[in-house]
Amino acid sequence: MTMRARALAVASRGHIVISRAPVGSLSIGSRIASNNAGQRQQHRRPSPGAQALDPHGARSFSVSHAVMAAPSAAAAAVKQAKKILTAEEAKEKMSPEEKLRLSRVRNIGIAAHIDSGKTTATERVLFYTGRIKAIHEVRGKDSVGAKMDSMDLEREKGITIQSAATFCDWTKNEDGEDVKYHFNLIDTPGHIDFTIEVERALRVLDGAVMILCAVSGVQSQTITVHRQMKRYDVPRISFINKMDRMGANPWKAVDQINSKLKIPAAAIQVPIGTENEFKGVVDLVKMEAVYNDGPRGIRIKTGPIPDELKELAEEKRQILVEKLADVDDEIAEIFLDEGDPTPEQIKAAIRRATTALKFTPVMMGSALADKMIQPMLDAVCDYLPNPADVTNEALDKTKGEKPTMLIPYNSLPFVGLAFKLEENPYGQLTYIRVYQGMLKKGTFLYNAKSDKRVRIPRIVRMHSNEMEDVTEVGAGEICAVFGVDCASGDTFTDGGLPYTMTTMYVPDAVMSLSIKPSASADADNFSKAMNRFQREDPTFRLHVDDESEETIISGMGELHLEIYVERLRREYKVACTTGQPRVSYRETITRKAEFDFLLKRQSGGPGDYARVAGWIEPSEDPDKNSWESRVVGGTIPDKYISACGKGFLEACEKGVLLGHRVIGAKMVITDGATHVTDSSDFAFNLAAQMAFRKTFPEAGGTVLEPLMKTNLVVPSEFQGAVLMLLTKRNGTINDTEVNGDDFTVLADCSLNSMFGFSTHLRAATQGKGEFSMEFSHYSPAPPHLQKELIAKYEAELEAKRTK
Ligand SMILES: Nc1nc2c(ncn2[C@@H]2O[C@H](COP(=O)(O)OP(=O)(O)OP(=O)(O)O)[C@@H](O)[C@H]2O)c(=O)[nH]1
Repeated sequence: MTMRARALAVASRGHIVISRAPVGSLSIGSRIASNNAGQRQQHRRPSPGAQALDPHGARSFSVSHAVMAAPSAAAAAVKQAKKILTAEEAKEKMSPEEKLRLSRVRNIGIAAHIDSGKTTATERVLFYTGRIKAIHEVRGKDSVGAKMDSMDLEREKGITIQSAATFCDWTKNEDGEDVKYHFNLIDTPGHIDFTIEVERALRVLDGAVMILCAVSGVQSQTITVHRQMKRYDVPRISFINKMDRMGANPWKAVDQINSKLKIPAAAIQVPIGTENEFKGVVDLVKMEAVYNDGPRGIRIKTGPIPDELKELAEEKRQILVEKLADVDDEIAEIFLDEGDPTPEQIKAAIRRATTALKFTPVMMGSALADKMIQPMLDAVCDYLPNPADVTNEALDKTKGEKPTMLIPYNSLPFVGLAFKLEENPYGQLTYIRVYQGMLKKGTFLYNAKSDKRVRIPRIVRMHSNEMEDVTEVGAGEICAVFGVDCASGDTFTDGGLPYTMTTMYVPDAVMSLSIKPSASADADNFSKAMNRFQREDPTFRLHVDDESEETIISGMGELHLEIYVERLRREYKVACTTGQPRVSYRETITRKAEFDFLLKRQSGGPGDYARVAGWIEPSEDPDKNSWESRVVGGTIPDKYISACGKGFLEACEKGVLLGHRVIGAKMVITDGATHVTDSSDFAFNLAAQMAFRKTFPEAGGTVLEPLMKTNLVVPSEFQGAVLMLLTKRNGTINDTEVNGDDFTVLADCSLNSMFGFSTHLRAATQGKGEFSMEFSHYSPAPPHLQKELIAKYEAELEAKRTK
């Protein structure tokens, strides 16, 4: 469609022009509320001290509803009677100071593919905002390491393992005036093994900077963080880093954001030179050249657009405006009138479209060469939402978990989410995002999950591994507290609100390892460490195998588990003996099989008697197990039916073939029988377990193995070698690409075939190849592997029996 046709199409939606007038008076936040919530038009928030709101009392924020669906008189009366405030009214009640405070706060994260330069960019942010006095590089020659990589392990390995929070103030010039913004910033790891860190950061942040490499463009982890940003509705600006690198091509990256991530994106800058000639950018909003000047590029200098770039800048500005017209009605109308939007209109449209998750503006620079970080900070202020712009909801426990809007208003009752736990020398540190109300030192809060009241003895603002004590923190901010016993994901309220917040998505573990302290004297420290790691990291799991009695840890990959073993050694002085890393297989059934099972045991006293009949079959959701009762005539009394279901689910925890978890199975119970004295919950639970285990082979029991989305980047000359490596591992190659001197392959490989891959890749590419893996899905393991695994498992069981 041509631009004009598109503009006409927008105009033909007719009433938009009419509807915008009244909506113009709404804050961007209200618009976002409507956009974010999609069809959830009834946003409500609790009035101070009051419980939940009447559904009829809330005002709709959707653009068309603001005009057409004025609240009925009856609804207005209900609202009056209950003194209910709508979200908008609550915002109206905010004092001008509070509104101003929030408009100057940005809670942002930096997320990207591994090694894109997140930590390097954050280091510049801290330097330019005056938080640190000198810049230290990741893996730099001075051996100091970047501020945000504060763990020794991070500095040694040059990777980020834990997300690190900091805060800083950025002073921005607005119409000749200096305006100070407060940033709460989280630098997240890029490696997929630490993905939970990205997940929990995005859960609580209002906006993000997505960094891309100018040479590699959109990479596998960029796609992962994109999915995560979508999951939590996080608006983003994009920053193409490494413009100084050979083969840098920002236009390809912009195209890939559009085509691979499917978010409308356009550059808002044009580079002045590339690779080692990269000097600065042309700002397409203001149409001026921007350069860094002074030591470490500390100053920003503007000037006229170089002659040779004038045409390109015009062309790219046109593309920017066209993209905006596709997602923003105001710019579309200007097009309809064949007008040229002003810089202010473009800027406002970028903000509207970005915060409404319809667009991402793309900037470019080089963190390592100290170029164009300051314009990125200005863009954070200009285009990313402040806490009042974002819709956050809690679930009202007294109303069937009905979503209830939270407002970052200091005088509302407190609601906050503990999103991350961390142990440090002073005790357990809990990171909290304050969604509503104020957090004050010495006050009591209520943990909505454990139902416990806790005192807040100490509040700090974190600056990587350093902290600053504060006495209170306002709504919409992020801070950390000491001395609070809770788990990651717990909701805190002031006790008056029956709210809980949804927690984050926790991916399944794909790899496990048996582990034990080498010296038995270390057992105490070992279990202390294990408790802590589990509390801090929901993707790190531990269980004791009841047959082998081994402690098994499981997690997101080899590196994830390796890091914990290393942390045990360094932080707890516990050396450990570990087994071979093992794949977390799954077991499933592939067809329906019937059962009629009688448990009848007599051992002196009262016996066990239970008969269960029915069938097992693959469940609708291949990741979940379910059960159903179709028992008629009370052949199994109600009180024993749930024991059957429980028994089935317990049996699924340990499959028949390998002892791994069963997924995708369903049990339907149709009939049974009881005995007057010998039937019990226990007997029916056991009977269902035994029936399932007995029927499993007949139902086509199969071993599933994790398939991993594997991304390899190697210098082009190793293309052949790397393809051979993948073929040997039966990898399915999905895509290949040449980016400058780099060759990229995307393949599906079974996790089992990838053990030791990094060593082989290193050898095949003279250490120049990189790869990352991410769990994709479970798929049936090849028959020979299934046979081998089952034989091994049976031999282990046999050995145990004869021991
Ligand atoms: N040429 C060039 N190299 C850069 C630039 N920014 C970062 N690097 C280098 O890229 C490597 C990775 O940088 P980091 O800042 O650790 O990247 P990261 O995204 O934080 O890494 P993870 O957190 O481990 O995913 C380091 O060697 C940096 O020096 C840049 O603008 N240009």
